[in-house]
Amino acid sequence: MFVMELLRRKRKGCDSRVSPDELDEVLPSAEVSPLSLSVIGSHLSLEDCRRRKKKFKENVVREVVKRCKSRISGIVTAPPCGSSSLDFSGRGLKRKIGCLDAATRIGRKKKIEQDYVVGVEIGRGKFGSVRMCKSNANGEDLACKTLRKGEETVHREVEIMQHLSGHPGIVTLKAVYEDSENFHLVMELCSGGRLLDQMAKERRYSENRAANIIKELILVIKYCHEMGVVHRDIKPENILLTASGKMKLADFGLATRVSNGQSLSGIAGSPAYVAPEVLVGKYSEKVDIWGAGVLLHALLVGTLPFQGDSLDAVFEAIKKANLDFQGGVWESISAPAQDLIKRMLTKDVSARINADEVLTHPWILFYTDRTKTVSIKSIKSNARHNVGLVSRKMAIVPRLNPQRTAVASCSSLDSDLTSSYDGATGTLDSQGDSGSLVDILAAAISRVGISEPKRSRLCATTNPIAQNCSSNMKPNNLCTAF
Ligand SMILES: Nc1ncnc2c1ncn2[C@@H]1O[C@H](COP(=O)(O)OP(=O)(O)OP(=O)(O)O)[C@@H](O)[C@H]1O
Repeated sequence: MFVMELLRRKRKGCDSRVSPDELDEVLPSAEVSPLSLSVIGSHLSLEDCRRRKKKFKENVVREVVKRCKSRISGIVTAPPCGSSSLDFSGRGLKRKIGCLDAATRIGRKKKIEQDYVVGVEIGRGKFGSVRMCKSNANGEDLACKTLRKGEETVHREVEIMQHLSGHPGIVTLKAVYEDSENFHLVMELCSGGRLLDQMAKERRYSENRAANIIKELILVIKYCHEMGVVHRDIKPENILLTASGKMKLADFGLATRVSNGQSLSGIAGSPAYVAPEVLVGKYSEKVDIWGAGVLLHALLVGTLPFQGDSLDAVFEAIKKANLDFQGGVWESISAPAQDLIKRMLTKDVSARINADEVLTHPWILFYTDRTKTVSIKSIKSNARHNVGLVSRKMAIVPRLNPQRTAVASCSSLDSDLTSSYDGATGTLDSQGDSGSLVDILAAAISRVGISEPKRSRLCATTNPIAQNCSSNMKPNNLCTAF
């Protein structure tokens, strides 16, 4: 089978090289452009042409290194979070890749041991280990990820981490050292462990906490996408926590660059979290939204949405993407939360919600942005609520409304939300079935008032997430990246 065959192949990068064309973008003002080279080429022998092209490339590389050396005094990092000058074509990344050698050269001059005391191992991955380390300069505790050189993915991980580091939701890269065999990435220490381990303890999260986690994660994913990077391995194993509980996205070992509108190919991800289009072989940055959707399901339900007795069975379940929100645990999960899961785990990629739409989804706004209001226009009469024809602004206040609790019925809300939610303005417009719209808000409000112990009693998880992996399939390999 195609997928299985690909899975057997060694994890291999295929797109981290800087092509002459990319170099052209790095230095558009270089003395001789490739265009002029090709024009000249028509009057020259092939050998002459090859020689000139080679010389041109050498000049370009020399120039890039020279410019970078003069520009940077330390590790190159991404522009500050929220920078409006993000380059969607991925050119920013190419520029930084051009600077990579100069940045690592700073580390190359010294050995890591001269600047840090490297201590005990705190984690291990496919390509190396992560150890505690302490700065000689200021005593700061940090983590050092050592990656064996050789695999292209390793070089790409270093490049991408340098490119993205600086965002508060991404593990900060402090320095890069290099010896003949390894890269040593000195990173901020996330001593709070992995989100996965917290999930194993907590079993199920309240909607409030889940919404806040998903919002944080989506903000980071959005930033990665704007920086021209797709993570491709979103899962709780790769979300680390600081001592103060702040979330940090880690492990860019499977991440790849993407330019606007470019489609990706190559099987990459972790089985339980992989999007259906990855299995077909052509995909985009929306795979990260799918992964976050699987995580949202796991947070609220305590189990993974797509399961099976074998990898093939899991993949079949993913390809079908059937979600059954009936009965059991779903009775304690609000309709807006179900709606968001459904939208994030939509098989049709063009219909799948994007990062901005997740961030403005009413469920996310309700739990994470209490200053926001939802505009409800022209709500028609609803017999149960006796709402009548009204036009008003309804503040989202996370406080229990006893009257609404009694009537919180949200069985048929999903389709109504589709037609009435205006992602652009962040308003809910009830031109369709307005009774259901009231139910949406009522249901959302009523959930907030139910205390956690009560909810747990109502819907105890039958299949808790395993301690070491977010998989609950017998051979515990659903979360191993491929
Ligand atoms: N900055 C950090 N602070 C604390 N612990 C870390 C840090 N980075 C990684 N770790 C620990 O090391 C483990 C392995 O690191 P990482 O996730 O980067 O590699 P990996 O995913 O196992 O590698 P790969 O997927 O490439 O095989 C993590 O699960 C985590 O427990």
